Amino acid sequence: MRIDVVTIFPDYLSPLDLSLVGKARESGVLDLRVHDLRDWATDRHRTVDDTPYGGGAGMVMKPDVWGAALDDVVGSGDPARAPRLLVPTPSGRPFTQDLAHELAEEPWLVFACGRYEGIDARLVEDAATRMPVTEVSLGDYVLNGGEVAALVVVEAVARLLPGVVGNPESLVEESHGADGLLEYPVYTKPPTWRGLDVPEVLLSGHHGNVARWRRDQALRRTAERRPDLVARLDPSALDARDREV
Ligand SMILES: O=C(OCc1ccccc1)c1cn[nH]c1
Repeated sequence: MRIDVVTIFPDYLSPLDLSLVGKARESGVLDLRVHDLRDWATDRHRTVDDTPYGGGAGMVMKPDVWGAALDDVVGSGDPARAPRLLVPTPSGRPFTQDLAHELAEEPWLVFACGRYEGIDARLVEDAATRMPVTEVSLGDYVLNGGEVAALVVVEAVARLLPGVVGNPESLVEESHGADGLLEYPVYTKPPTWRGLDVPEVLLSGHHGNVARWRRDQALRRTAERRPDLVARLDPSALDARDREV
């Protein structure tokens, strides 16, 4: 997979040189390129923003600078080879594990990281004539720019790529995994720590009981912390025992 990120703060993306994503880049599984939007600014001050039409506080990012940058990054415009453009914004489509899996299937992603009050709306309108565009929201809060959101999406997607995570098994039993439940609590040595014991069942070696305990914990946690997820559970996925939890 190729990923391009266009931003006025390229250094914000340097954490992607580390760890799993860093290894994926070395191994060639991930081809990540970061571009400084100011390289496409035309004036001496390398201006990328201007005052908003209609008034209001803050500044808006210029469509012409962004357009020139995306034209260069995306290139010819052959629809068969067009990337999916991702624009992090509070007003976007909620980013979920399902969307992460959807994006992990794409051969090429391009992130447009907005700052200030955002990017002139015509950039997305124009780009959508040549490539699929998804405005994506990480949640109902406001960041100063899209870079941190891009880091989150890149990490969530890269870890799903074959060969990135050592043990693909570890991708299955996680929160918001296939069963739509939150993850159960995990423990490791020592068996007692500061007077706190690991639940007996986990030391029993009885795999059936362990699996049952874990499912009960996941159900209980989900009911306590995320009633919204319980509402969306597929009833047929719950057995009679589950309903007692
Ligand atoms: O703040 C965010 O993106 C940066 C951004 C982009 C455009 C205008 C303001 C801020 C964000 C919040 N949830 N998901 C994304």
